[in-house]
Amino acid sequence: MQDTRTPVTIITGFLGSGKTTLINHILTSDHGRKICIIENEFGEVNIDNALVIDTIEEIFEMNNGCICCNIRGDLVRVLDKIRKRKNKFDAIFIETTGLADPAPVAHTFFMDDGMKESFRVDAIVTMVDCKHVMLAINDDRPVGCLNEAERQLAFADKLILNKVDLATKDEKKEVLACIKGVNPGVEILECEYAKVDVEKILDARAFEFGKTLTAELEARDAAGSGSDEEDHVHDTRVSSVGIVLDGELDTEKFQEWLSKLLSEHGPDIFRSKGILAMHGTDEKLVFHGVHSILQFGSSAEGNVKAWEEDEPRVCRAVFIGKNLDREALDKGFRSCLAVVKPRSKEPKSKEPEA
Ligand SMILES: Nc1nc2c(ncn2[C@@H]2O[C@H](COP(=O)(O)OP(=O)(O)OP(=O)(O)O)[C@@H](O)[C@H]2O)c(=O)[nH]1
Repeated sequence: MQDTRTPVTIITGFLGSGKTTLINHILTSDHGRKICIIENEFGEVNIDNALVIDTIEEIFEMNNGCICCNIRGDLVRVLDKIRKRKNKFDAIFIETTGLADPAPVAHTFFMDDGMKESFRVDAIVTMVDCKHVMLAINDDRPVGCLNEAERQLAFADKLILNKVDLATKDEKKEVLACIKGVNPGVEILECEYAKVDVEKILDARAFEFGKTLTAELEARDAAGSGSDEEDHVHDTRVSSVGIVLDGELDTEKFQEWLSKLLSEHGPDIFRSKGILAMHGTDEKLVFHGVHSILQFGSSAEGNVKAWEEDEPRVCRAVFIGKNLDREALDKGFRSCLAVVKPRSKEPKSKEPEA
């Protein structure tokens, strides 16, 4: 009998590993399938929705929390909507946050008969940042906290070793040895900018139920509870600071502040990103920081939609990391606002002297 269930691919990977880059690569590839994307972003301010390429495919955003913890209910509601649609999708991709544990996300699809009849987990695809992943793997966690990066490696049915352009030979060797240790035998696709053969990811039929089930049951036993929130514990030192500022930034001041910030605090600021209005240009500026590596893009290069003519200029940025100093980040970002001189007013005509 033909399998009519919709295949679901869970895209996981630590902060900044290249998940959105992969989604954009898939959306712009010539695969002939009708794809739906479910986006879940970690951060007080949402940036990714603007960075996913605008195509006819449908995008559902889930931004009220982390998909592996407190918003699994939201995921079920989105899936329910999708299930009841007349126009079916050929494939669903879920982009989890960089701090998500993929196992509970996969298990959402085995919760009830309706789910099981409508969807089939096709694969957990893990993006790996070849340059930075070992920082996350080796990060000292308080006892009992998840090492998300390690779980993302362990549950991968397919693993995309991305950013090989940034890593040295030794760094790559260390990452490969680590992968071999936590997930021996997993298929590894090596690439830059997520440029993999999309056919190797679509309809891969690679999901292994047993691998994630055992891990989740172990986590539940350890937590001594059946509730979703208490199944696993994230490191509470890791948080996000979102900043939204009306107005435009001074390019020089901003670049100087951000470079200094990331060179001094790069180890603790895992990820930073933003979409900004810069004084003196009508283009939007996009910045991406992964630890201390910074990349810029702009609406002129098609990274994001340009400002509409009457759109108010707003700068949005998010910083994700360990022990973040909210006040200092806010003050520093604010100090980059461009000082716009008020237009000189027409001199008032003097009253004629009597
Ligand atoms: N040098 C280099 N940069 C890359 C590569 N792949 C992605 N990037 C850049 O890395 C940054 C982060 O990429 P994203 O695709 O946004 O990463 P992400 O995993 O979606 O990030 P989060 O959702 O914040 O966890 C962007 O500036 C990308 O252009 C690569 O292979 N090499």
